[in-house]
Amino acid sequence: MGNILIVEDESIIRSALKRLLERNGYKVTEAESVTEASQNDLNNFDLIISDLRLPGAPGTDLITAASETPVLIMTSYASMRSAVDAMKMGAVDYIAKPFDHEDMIRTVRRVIDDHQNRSKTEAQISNPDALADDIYTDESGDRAALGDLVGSCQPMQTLYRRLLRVSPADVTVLIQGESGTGKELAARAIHQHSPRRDNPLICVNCAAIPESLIESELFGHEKGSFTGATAARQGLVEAAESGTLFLDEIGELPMEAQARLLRVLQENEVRRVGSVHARKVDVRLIAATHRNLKKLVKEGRFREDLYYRLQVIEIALPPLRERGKDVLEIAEHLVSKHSRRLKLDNNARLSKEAKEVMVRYDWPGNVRELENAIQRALILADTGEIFSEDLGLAQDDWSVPETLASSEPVTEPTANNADTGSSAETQEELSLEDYFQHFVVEHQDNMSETELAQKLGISRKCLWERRQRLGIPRPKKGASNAAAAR
Ligand SMILES: Nc1ncnc2c1ncn2[C@@H]1O[C@H](COP(=O)(O)OP(=O)(O)OP(=O)(O)O)[C@@H](O)[C@H]1O
Repeated sequence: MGNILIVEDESIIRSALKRLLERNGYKVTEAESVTEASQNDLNNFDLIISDLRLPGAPGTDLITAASETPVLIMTSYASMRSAVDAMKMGAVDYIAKPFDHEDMIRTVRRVIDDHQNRSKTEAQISNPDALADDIYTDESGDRAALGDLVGSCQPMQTLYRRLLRVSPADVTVLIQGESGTGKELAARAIHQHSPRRDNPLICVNCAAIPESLIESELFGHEKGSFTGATAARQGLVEAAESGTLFLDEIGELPMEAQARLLRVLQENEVRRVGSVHARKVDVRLIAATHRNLKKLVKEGRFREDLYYRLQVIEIALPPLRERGKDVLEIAEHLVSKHSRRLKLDNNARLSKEAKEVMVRYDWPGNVRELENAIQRALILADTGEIFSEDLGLAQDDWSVPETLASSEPVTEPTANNADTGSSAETQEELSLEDYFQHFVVEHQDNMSETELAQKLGISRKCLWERRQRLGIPRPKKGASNAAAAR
């Protein structure tokens, strides 16, 4: 069932732990110090459980000595800080002494299972031939797609292979990438290629749910647990039973909800708001963020233990500006997709000039921005041929290509924008952004996010997206709580 090395200098604790593990079917080897432990081949164990403070070298020295085997650190309550430091050094987890027997067995089981799953996944990832057939490639071999993800540049091909390899292993995945790069599509592709594909995929944008409601939305609530809770309700975690839960913008999850989510990951249990009972759940979590979670951990805004649980496998989506000619491949795909949806029969197509501008443009809003630009252009381009001004791109973000500088005025972006009122539009957009910025900064301390969004006449998600774009983060908890409670 598992081969465990215990490293502990206090013989009473060591033999008690040995008995406990053996009763649960594990094979145990003992050592009193790092030196004694190192006489074994450390990578032959499935797990090493070590005290932090030992005579001689500290238990954390085993982390580097045993490169392949997870190390679980035991520490007293008084030295929790060093336990967190041990996690930073690469310990798989820590457990406080004196430990509860059930807690210890649960942790051991989880760490060994996670490690075996991870090794299986990494073996698949390093096998270049496996699963590549699932990537759709056209006859010429230069267009590729996975699920709804389109694009054939090298970073996307690598991404497809990685997505296919992590799909079958039942491990947590953390998807990172700027807003609009396709994180949700990537999560869908993982679900579709996993054994859970016939069960639900529940997608939740943590930034779009008001802070005061997020716990009950995710974890459910019992009748009467708060004003307005007139009946018991299942949360989205339970709704994803046997399937996958995709939590987008996980960096926005409030601290209390982070604690409940940790329980789901650690114990496979969910406790509804207002309930004393926990319910078992079987859910695979895929999380996504455009933020640097490590930085949020440092700032005390994201739980370190949750961060470690989430990043079992990390996948990064490249920004659109780093995908070369893929921008045109995706644009053409979007032109036909939206022409069909809008029932256009004008043979909509991108002009050569629009294509050149699109390749040079920076796409700060990534594929979402591209999709909006194409939809706008399809409606404005009445002859069917799409020119750059139909796309409505912000001038600052694209340079005029040399080849265009000498072409006809109609194909010259600068001339067009100056003459057709686009610069007036940009002006208007700027002053709207000014207004938005002033309004938010002035009222955010005494209004909740929902109130702010209502006053501005936009959705909470849109408010959140603009905050990201303009660099006005949500105020710290105290202020927003006061507002939410009003
Ligand atoms: N490679 C791609 N091919 C085709 N369409 C794409 C691709 N990537 C993204 N899209 C489209 O772009 C839009 C944004 O994608 P998605 O919602 O998956 O991004 P995201 O990274 O989750 O964004 P956010 O972080 O803002 O929620 C969607 O309409 C999606 O269908």
